[in-house]
Amino acid sequence: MTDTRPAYPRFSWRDLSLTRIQDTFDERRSLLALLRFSRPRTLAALCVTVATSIAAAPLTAIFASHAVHAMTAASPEVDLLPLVWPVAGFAAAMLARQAAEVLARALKASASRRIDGVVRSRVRRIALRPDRIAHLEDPEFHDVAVRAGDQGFTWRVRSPGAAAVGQLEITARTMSAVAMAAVLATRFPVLAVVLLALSVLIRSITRRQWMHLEAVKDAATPERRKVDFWADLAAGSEAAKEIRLFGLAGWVSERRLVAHHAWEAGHWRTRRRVLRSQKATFLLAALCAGLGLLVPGLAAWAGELSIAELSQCLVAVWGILAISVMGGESYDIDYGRTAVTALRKLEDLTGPDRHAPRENASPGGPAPLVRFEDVSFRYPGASAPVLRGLSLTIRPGERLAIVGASGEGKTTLVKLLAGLYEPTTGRITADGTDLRSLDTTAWRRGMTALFQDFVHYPLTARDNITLAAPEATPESDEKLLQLVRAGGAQPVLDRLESGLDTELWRTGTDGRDLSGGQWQKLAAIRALYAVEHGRRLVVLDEPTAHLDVKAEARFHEQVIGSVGDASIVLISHRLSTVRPADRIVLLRDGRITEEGSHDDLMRLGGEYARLFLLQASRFHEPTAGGSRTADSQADGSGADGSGAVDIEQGAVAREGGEEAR
Ligand SMILES: Nc1ncnc2c1ncn2[C@@H]1O[C@H](COP(=O)(O)OP(=O)(O)OP(=O)(O)O)[C@@H](O)[C@H]1O
Repeated sequence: MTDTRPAYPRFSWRDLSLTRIQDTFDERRSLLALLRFSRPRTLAALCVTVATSIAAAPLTAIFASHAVHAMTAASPEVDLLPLVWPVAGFAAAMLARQAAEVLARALKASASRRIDGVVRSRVRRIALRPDRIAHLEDPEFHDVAVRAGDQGFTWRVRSPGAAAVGQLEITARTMSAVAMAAVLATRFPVLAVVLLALSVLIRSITRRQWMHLEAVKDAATPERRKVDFWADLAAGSEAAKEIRLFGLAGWVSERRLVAHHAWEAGHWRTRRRVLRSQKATFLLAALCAGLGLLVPGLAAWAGELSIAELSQCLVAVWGILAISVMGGESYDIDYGRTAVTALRKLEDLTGPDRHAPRENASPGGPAPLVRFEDVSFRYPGASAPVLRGLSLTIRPGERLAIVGASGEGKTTLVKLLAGLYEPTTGRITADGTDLRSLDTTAWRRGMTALFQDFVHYPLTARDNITLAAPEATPESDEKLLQLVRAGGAQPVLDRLESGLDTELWRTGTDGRDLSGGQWQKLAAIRALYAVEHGRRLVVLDEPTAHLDVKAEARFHEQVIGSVGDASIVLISHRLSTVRPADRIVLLRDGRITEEGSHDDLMRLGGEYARLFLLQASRFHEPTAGGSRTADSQADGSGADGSGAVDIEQGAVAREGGEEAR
């Protein structure tokens, strides 16, 4: 296995090249630019506090010198008044510095939170921006999105906001070190330059070493996503039932721990290596401190420097050396730098906004004539195509059913129809126009879909219905209830204390949840509501999977019968659901292999008929004289009278039968 961890940093003269310095400078500038997202008042106050602490640093040194001078000159007999102003000045400078730092802490926290909010909403906007959804299935997109918008995963919050204020802090510290160097330079110019240069060097080496550790962590972002996955699974409600039922609690915790160890494995090795290589910087720091004490000390010893001047020099030395100490802000900066780069990369990955001029598919018009013309489709990164040269027509107002075994590509076909992906080759047209050149928003306004995994929104029953047509003006309760009755969902509403206004949110204060079948009935009303508001192409993907036998039997009359002249694309494994369709198509090996009405296909005696009869045979009751079909086998009804037979069972039975042959 190749090691993908970043190499340990070594000194290279290229690091001192003008281009490298310029790049670093640009990065830092872009971090400071993030400060514009904070509130103007906060930013102004932050600038004042920063300026105060920069100015207070050299003033402390100067007043210290004057105070010492006044103290050494003063005696009980002489006037003590000259002592007052330098001591007061020193105290004021110290106080101003302390106050500025305390105030800055609160302002930085506020600015940082605000910047993070802006960055995170930008990440969300970028994720939602593309018309298609392929980017959301790209692991690189997820890693980059985590880096761009997430909070740091450590003992302190590390985020773009923290980086921006960290950069401000380090800029202020550098300026105050330069100011201190200017004070020292009045007596020891060479020492001032040497100390400043060495302090910056120490900081830079230490920073590189620790930042390497951050780079190692960053390279392990995919491992970190695994940790998050297991942690969410353990704490979330989605898998709660299965975890308890299968007794997986310990196993899930263990998986999380294993993932955590895998994520952290490289960190500890790197951390030890960094600590070992700190010896050189420690020696360099000791050399700086020695020089800073010795040079002015020896000058004072030789009588070239008064005690007052010595104290000024020592305070200045202390101020310069402070820049060599690496604080948490360096981590913040590095993390934020990565976040800013990631944000730019996100923009590149998702591409520009699609504002291309398109022809309009107006909502509310007649149902379109849709054609799949020799369409092939392969998911990004997948080795084999799902659809291979599929041709299919969806006629206006038609009830078209698509059947096929699991994984044959039925849902994929619908995703292409909704423009969530583009065909790899071939094209899909609506009334003769390629979907690619239609305005995606307008096209989607003309259709609605009830997906297999439709979302249970934590909203009221009313909102769960009406969000299918967000542009519509709110309907009166009476009209909504009419739809509910027409779609057969009245019994669902009857059980809700506040009817349409009941919050369907298990974890909400007064909320409650619905069963799978109840949700499905409500979602069917959502589809009817969309039709009421101009959608003329309705996709129903396994709409009866959770319904009881009676509800399933009524589905056609109640839901499909209520959509008027809209076209319906119905996908189901349950042949009783698809049987009344105008046309049934069988999807196999990426193309349509059979099509016709149920009767046509039964007469054809092909794959559909074979599947159908094999499925129906599972509902025979063995009798003394052979087997008895619960309902007529030829008309394909199931044992329960609903005809609820499952194409998957048929497929399994067929495979079993073929093997036996
Ligand atoms: N986002 C995706 N990325 C890669 N492959 C995918 C993705 N979604 C589906 N597939 C693959 O595409 C194939 C077709 O999936 P699809 O969901 O369209 O099948 P289906 O016929 O609707 O199946 P089912 O009847 O089980 O719902 C499957 O092999 C599946 O693994």
